[in-house]
Amino acid sequence: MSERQRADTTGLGDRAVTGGFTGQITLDGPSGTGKSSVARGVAARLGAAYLDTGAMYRAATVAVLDAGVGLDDEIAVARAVTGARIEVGTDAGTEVVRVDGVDVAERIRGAEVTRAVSPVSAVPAVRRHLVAQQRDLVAEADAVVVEGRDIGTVVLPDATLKIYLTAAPEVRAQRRAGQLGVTDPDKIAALAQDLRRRDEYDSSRADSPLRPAADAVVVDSTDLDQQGVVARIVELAASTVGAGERA
Ligand SMILES: Nc1ncnc2c1ncn2[C@@H]1O[C@H](COP(=O)(O)OP(=O)(O)O)[C@@H](O)[C@H]1O
Ligand SMILES: Nc1ccn([C@H]2C[C@H](O)[C@@H](COP(=O)(O)OP(=O)(O)O)O2)c(=O)n1
Repeated sequence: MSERQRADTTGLGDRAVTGGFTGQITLDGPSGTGKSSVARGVAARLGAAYLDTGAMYRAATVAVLDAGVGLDDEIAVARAVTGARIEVGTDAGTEVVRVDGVDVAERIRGAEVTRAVSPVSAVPAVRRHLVAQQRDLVAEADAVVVEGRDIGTVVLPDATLKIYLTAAPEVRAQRRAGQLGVTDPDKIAALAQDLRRRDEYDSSRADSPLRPAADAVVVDSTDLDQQGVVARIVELAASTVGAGERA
């Protein structure tokens, strides 16, 4: 079985599809800000497709780990990724992540992949390969929400609406701990350190570093709950409907 219904973490259930939006919404930001859960919630509300580009970099990392190549050997890393068949679904309610036909939806969230994903995603040839695939997937949808690190800056620079999601680092670590069921304060401190290390790596790499696009709306979710963030983005999306015709 390589498809599973996602747990409904959007808090919206089957609630209203707000029709009328067509176009692309990009959602970038550091780890633990709520990108995945918020992007799925927005996609559900708008009846839009959803693409988790982080899942693609994580699936690529599985291919690299299974090829047994060193993470510092950029050529071998790129060869492992371009030689693998990476499939990621675009339905907000169903999670599909496969490498060469094998379901890796659970494995990509594990510590081994999380540790290795930043160096793999810093390799330019890996990025070129996955960005081309992301653009092809997005081109199939009339309305789509795409989340990652470089979506508004590199992948879809002409997107209809760009959001950059932030939250205080300690809040992000608490959220990640809650998600993983971690309560031990030492383990929460280790998670916080892990987030910091990955943010630094992702923000300082030469190719497509994590940063807000010049025309992104910055949404700070530190004091907003998940439904509040979804509502804010749906409101912003609604304000774009018909804007093209009015301009
Ligand atoms: N605004 C929010 N307030 C509280 N918890 C949130 C909020 N947004 C997301 N979460 C929770 O935080 C955790 C991490 O969210 P996730 O969407 O995986 O973040 P990211 O994709 O940015 O790493 C999840 O358990 C999610 O339900
Ligand atoms: N568009 C993207 C998406 C993710 N990445 C990289 C950088 C991230 O540390 C990893 C994993 O991304 P993911 O969104 O799954 O990470 P979190 O859920 O926020 O922890 O992939 C990227 O370089 N570009």
